Amino acid sequence: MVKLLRWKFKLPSPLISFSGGIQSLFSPMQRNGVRRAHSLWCKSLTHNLPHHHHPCIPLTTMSSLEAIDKFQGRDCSTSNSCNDDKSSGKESFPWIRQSRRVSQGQLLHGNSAVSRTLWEPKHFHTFSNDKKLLREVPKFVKIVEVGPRDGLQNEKNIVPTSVKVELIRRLVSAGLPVVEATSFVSPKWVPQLADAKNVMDAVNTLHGARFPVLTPNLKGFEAAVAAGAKEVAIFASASESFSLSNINCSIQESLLRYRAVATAAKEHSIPLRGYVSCVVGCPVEGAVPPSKVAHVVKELYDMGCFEISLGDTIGIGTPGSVVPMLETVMAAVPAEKLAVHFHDTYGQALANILVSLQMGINIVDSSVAGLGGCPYAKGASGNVATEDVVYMLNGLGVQTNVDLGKLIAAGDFISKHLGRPNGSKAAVALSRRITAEASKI
Ligand SMILES: CC(C)(COP(=O)([O-])OP(=O)([O-])OC[C@H]1O[C@@H](n2cnc3c(N)ncnc32)[C@H](O)[C@@H]1OP(=O)([O-])[O-])[C@@H](O)C(=O)NCCC(=O)NCCSC(=O)C[C@@](C)(O)CC(=O)[O-]
Repeated sequence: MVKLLRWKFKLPSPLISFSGGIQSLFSPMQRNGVRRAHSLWCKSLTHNLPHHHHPCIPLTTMSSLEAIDKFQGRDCSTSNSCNDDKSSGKESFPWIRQSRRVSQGQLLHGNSAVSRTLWEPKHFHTFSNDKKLLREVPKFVKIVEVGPRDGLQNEKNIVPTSVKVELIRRLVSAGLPVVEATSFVSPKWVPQLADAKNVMDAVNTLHGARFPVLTPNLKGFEAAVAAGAKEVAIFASASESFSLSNINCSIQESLLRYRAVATAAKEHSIPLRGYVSCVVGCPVEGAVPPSKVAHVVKELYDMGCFEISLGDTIGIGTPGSVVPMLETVMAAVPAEKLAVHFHDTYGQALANILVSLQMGINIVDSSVAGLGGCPYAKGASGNVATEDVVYMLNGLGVQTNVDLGKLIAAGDFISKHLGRPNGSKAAVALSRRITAEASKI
């Protein structure tokens, strides 16, 4: 049954509408962002549907494309006829960033000053944060790089340990403060990460970043600690079906397991991160009600997770569904404890990140070169590319301390190894521009 669920897609169930009432719980700054984002959301829905008629859609007879259109609030008769300051003090434990030398040339293709000028924020027309529309965007965003774990767990071919370690080394040297290194999960379920211990042996010699690892149960936690992990993450789901297909147990059972991990983590003084997947949609159940997401997030928060990452596992969300989800979750857990984790299956990730930042989130998960996809969410594409996130944040004048040139080089390194083009649009465009500029010299 579980195996069947794992690969079988059903169609989305009703989109749950959320409105009003909780805005009084936000700070004035968040309130403005929430109000504006909420009214944008309402507008985007009412553009196609009466607001009171968020669809309770009978789905069983729809094609998946039609279902997605319904899910997004569009109504198409046929599937092909639509035209339609980071403040580290806020965390419950301190993490120390070592100062890093900004790279001096030799960033891409060994090119020098020409290339360097192209991606530095000062060379773009940047919005300043005093512009009304972008007032709520934070001054600093912490990027959590998940490429070596979320990115590589779904690769067809096993990536050699040495390549994984070199990727992690490059990501650290690009200035990423957190690089999720691997998972201590069953190698029968995720053979791509069976070398977790060896990865950690090498990673433990690197400095300048934190290297959390995923642990699905006490067995994984113990193995992670024995391998020298200094931070772990647990991963629950807001969707019952996805929980079953991903970790082979119900949400409730998973919370029991995670309570045991949380207790052990506390005993070892190991910081515990939490994930909730399927925060807007599930590959099996369709739309996931924000209240279910908020419930699981609150459970993880109460267990002692210092940060909880909200995963749009199949990348189906738009600002129209992300905003009401965030409103509900932020009524249960403070915004500064939340991270967003968007897959880019429908090209919505940057829009979703922007609206999340405007609502007070300042932690973003992403994956170099847009690597990734969950083995138990068939069809889900990679995470939003870290290069694209950094490019957008540079354009917004938001600080990340990430060197985009070195990051692109890291993305090119792993893409070359995997034998496919870099999945980041910014990386591809900047590399082209650099080549063109260089050829004029
Ligand atoms: C959770 C389990 C372990 C349950 O797996 P299970 O088969 O139900 O576990 P079990 O307790 O019945 O044990 C079965 C076998 O697994 C072993 N085992 C048991 N635990 C471990 C462990 N920690 N490490 C290594 N081995 C383990 C255990 O010892 C036993 O070995 P056997 O006796 O058959 O030789 C399994 O389902 C599993 O490993 N799942 C991993 C799923 C996974 O990694 N999915 C991808 C994560 S991505 C995600 O969740 C989304 C996220 C976070 O990225 C956010 C987003 O994108 O939205």
